[in-house]
Amino acid sequence: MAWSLADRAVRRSAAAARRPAAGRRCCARVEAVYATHRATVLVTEKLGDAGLDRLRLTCNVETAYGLTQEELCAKVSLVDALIVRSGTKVTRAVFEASHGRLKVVGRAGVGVDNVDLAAATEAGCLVVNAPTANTVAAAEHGIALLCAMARNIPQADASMKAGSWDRSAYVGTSLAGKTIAVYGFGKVGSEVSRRARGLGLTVVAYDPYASAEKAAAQGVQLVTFDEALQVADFHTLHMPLTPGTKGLFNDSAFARMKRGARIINVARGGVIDEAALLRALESKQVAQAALDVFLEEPPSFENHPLVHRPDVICTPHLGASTTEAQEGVALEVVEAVVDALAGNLSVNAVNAPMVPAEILRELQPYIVLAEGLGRAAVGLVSNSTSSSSSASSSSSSSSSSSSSGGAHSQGGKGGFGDIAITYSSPRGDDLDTRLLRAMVIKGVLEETTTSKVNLVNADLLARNRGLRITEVSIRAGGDGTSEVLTSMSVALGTADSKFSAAVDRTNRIYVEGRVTGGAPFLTKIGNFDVELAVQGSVMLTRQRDQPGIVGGVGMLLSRDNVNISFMTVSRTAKDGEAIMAIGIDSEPSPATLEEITRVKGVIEVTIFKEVAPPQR
Ligand SMILES: NC(=O)c1ccc[n+]([C@@H]2O[C@H](COP(=O)([O-])OP(=O)(O)OC[C@H]3O[C@@H](n4cnc5c(N)ncnc54)[C@H](O)[C@@H]3O)[C@@H](O)[C@H]2O)c1
Ligand SMILES: O=C(O)[C@H](O)COP(=O)(O)O
Repeated sequence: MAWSLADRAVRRSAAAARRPAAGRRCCARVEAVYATHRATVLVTEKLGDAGLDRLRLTCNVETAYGLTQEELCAKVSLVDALIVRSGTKVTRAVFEASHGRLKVVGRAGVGVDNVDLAAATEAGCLVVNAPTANTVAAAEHGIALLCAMARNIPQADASMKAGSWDRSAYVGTSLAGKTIAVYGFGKVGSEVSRRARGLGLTVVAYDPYASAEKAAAQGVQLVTFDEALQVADFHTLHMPLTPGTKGLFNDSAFARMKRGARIINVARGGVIDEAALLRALESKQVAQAALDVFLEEPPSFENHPLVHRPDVICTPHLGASTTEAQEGVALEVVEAVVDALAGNLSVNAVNAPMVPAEILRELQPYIVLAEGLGRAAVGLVSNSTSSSSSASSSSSSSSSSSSSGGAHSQGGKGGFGDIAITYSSPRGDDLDTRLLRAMVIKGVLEETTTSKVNLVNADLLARNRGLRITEVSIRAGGDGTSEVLTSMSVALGTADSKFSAAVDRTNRIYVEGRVTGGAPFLTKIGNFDVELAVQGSVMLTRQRDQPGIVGGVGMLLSRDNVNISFMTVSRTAKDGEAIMAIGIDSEPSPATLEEITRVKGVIEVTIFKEVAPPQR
């Protein structure tokens, strides 16, 4: 049965947390039964010795590097677990070829882009990773590239090896007294910032989802995307590759940088539009680039336009490649794999179900609602790639938000540090909120970070990001047994929103929802009542409550071939303001969005993408 192993792991770890000491001894006996079967683990990429030694204590270990897909598929039905780095593609074909024997895939590193998570889940295979042990190595590599690029070290070294002693060709640029912009103030970004300050650089960071307090504690100021582009001499990228960050560094971003800026990428290749970088280097708008990651890895060496340029220095995805980091990730992933093979859920489980299947069935709509509210709230945070526009003629805004004007929102400074969750339930204080809270955290974090949230690690991950979670349970009417929640709300403290109507009177991004007829709905955004199924993409407009707007907006969407699945309008008071929610099957073009802001009466518009979590 799908999920059998993972389900067992969740049940056991939840049970272990509740069990008194005597009970835990009983659990140890159960695990001993598991241990009588010595699992076989296939390691397909070089793993630190400490990890391999630890693995050999309890498992049969086979190492086989550089396997083709066919070779991997041939071996996988003979193993219980597989350990990989980013070089092994664990595709659906691999899971199918395992015929159900493969129980765990361990990724010795952060990114799981090379593992087909949906196929793993369908095959009942747990995926675990090692999210923390290579952070410092990646940060050090970023700093190494910064210094090497500024002082032309690789070029000078190559020239000496070719027999020349050319001192004038490699005059560098100083770091001290300059400004560096860190994009993505997460685990790696904050370590880079710490080190950059030590080098005498002023550090600013752009991260709409980071805690401003956490940044300030490190002497780093959070700024808008535009400010970061404009003030910095060096730009260093540390955000995950998401639909929101894909191609973020494009022609427009490079054009807004200081002439002669320098850029470093140790995050993921797709964050930079490589063709745009080439144009920026050719025009000398960007003086130099240092790249550890590429759109395609390995890149095609024959004709890759960036790799051969003297103003670009490259490393083959070496961010995590230090002896210490590899020992660290090896131990981190092996602990998680061994734990998973013993039936336990580790904090590093990537695709673990948040709850066992039978409980999931009962709570399904409520947990979809909780995750959906988290995703909705974070989806309303202003970021540089927000599809949102404000009408320049806008005069009446009831909100105090700092939503940016113009067709291309530049994003706010970000910096939310508080998540306030309110549950209205017939169970009042007796409502066990752990699962719902974890689902909200999942909704907030998984869209924007490399973190994979499970029931065991949710609170820890939130704490590590500097998020304060407050919960209030209000007793609502009902018999206290059947209905779990009457309604629930999530508020993000002090975040800038891309849609000013989403900000409530206390300056928080506010969303509220409830389950009706077994389906989760968003019922309030900011101070406006809405009725939105928690699924699909929605275009939101705020407008004056006057005739002609529905027709005008609908006509522009139809001209752009955007199919409308539903439309609702809600207003605060007659002749006041209203919010219109339009279900859309595809996204309108930026030009259409811009035109919509010019429809008489429209104040602002935004796209609210895929609120619903993917199907589990
Ligand atoms: N080159 C390597 O070998 C190597 C090693 C480790 C990590 N990485 C990569 O480095 C990146 C950072 O890893 P991490 O562990 O610090 O992740 P993290 O999740 O701890 O931090 C990512 C940060 O990016 C921020 N972010 C998300 N969307 C953003 C946006 N649109 N604009 C600005 N900031 C945004 C998030 O809020 C978060 O603070 C990831 O892409 C990861 O895959 C590469
Ligand atoms: O995702 C990661 O952890 C890094 O990109 C490192 O990948 P690697 O383990 O293949 O070096």
